[in-house]
Amino acid sequence: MSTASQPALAQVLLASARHIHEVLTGSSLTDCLARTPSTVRAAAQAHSFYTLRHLGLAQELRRLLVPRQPKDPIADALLMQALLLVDVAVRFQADREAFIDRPETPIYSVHTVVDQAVEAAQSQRQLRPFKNLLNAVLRRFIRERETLLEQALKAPVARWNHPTWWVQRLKKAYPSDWQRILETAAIPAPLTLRVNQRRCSVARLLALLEQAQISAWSPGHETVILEQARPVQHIPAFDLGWWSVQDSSAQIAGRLLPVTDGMRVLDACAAPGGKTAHLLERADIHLVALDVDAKRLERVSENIQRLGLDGDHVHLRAAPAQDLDTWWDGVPFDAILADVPCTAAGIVRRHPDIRWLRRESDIHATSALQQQILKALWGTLKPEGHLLYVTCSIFPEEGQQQLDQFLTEHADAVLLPESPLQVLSSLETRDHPGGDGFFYALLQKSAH
Ligand SMILES: C[S@@+](CC[C@H](N)C(=O)[O-])C[C@H]1O[C@@H](n2cnc3c(N)ncnc32)[C@H](O)[C@@H]1O
Repeated sequence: MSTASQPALAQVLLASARHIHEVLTGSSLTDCLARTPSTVRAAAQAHSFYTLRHLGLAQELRRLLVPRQPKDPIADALLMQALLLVDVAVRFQADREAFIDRPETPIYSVHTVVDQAVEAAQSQRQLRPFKNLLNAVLRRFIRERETLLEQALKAPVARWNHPTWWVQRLKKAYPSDWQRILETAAIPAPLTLRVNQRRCSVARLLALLEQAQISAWSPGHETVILEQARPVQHIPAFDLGWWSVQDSSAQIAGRLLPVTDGMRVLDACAAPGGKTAHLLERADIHLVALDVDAKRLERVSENIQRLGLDGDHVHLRAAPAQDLDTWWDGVPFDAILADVPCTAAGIVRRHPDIRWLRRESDIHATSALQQQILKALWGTLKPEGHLLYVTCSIFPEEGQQQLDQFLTEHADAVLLPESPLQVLSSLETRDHPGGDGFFYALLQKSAH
């Protein structure tokens, strides 16, 4: 039964099945959610996150149970999602305590899942022909669950819930860490904030959160981590610009690039402006914020306005960073942040759709673009100036290999020892911020 605030599970299953189908055909989950009616959006998001984190297992189970994939892709996605929910329901019955710290897991009774999945199929004309199949397959899964799981988990895609090519690449790049990396990817990331030090302090924000009965802690710097994620509008002082949402590893950028008052700084791939704002919070700089995507650049403008960081000292430009003729006035920069486009393989905890959206060939395409951007930007940097090269990837082609090639080709580039280089995604504890996977190289141009 649905209420004004709680839609019926059948509707949620349908909305989420559409998301899964759309992600598998190339749409980002963020875009799918923007098209989802607000009445089901939050619940469907939770289901889609869970399903995408376990999609490899769902695909393999469906393949074992129904070797001929259902012709309708929404029916297929509905079935895969229901298989995962039945599995959760059975595990929950057996061991409730195992789910105490897993508020993100959608838990229903087995009966409810089967009933509502069938109801979802019944509610749509094109899905009705699959109603009986859905019912029969789910019931067979309940009967043979253990054997089917054992069989399915032999496939790497099901065991690790990433495409097989992805698993193989990580094995090769990180022979002793690849399992931990993939295990971390399965655990939802917390909501992490960066305090806007121009408006607030960490202590003040923590006190405000405590008053609002929101559990949070700071692992240091300007970082505050919430025990439980929640919509930003439900966290105090968002409109006052006291804080921004930003992963702890992403917060390294604003601290690492040396910027001081009066410097001329370029943020070459700025949108939506998380790191732009951090730089502006740290010093009174003259900043050019560039991004190829004019629409995304509007988000930079909104963000810096909310944080009270806008003004004549910030210039937004929509242009491709590598085409200097289209945007550069010839005046060199003291510091450059090059947070270049990448596969985003390091942020799969926050964006479980990324692993299913990427193709192996994307690594080659993005690394070629990164190289072009980096080379072009180097020419706009003053002697003795700093350039911070950043990607949110863990594929070496976008990080260490890119850096090695750049250093080979640029005798005037020096890698500074404070560069963290490859940061792997890690879990947060009270004294460790954890965070996403990033690559950071801080370069300085020699004086002559
Ligand atoms: C990793 S995101 C940047 C995130 C941003 N620095 C932040 O912290 O919020 C990469 C950005 O590069 C932009 N981009 C892609 N190709 C570009 C190009 N050739 N020149 C400039 N920007 C580009 C994308 O539109 C995207 O906004």
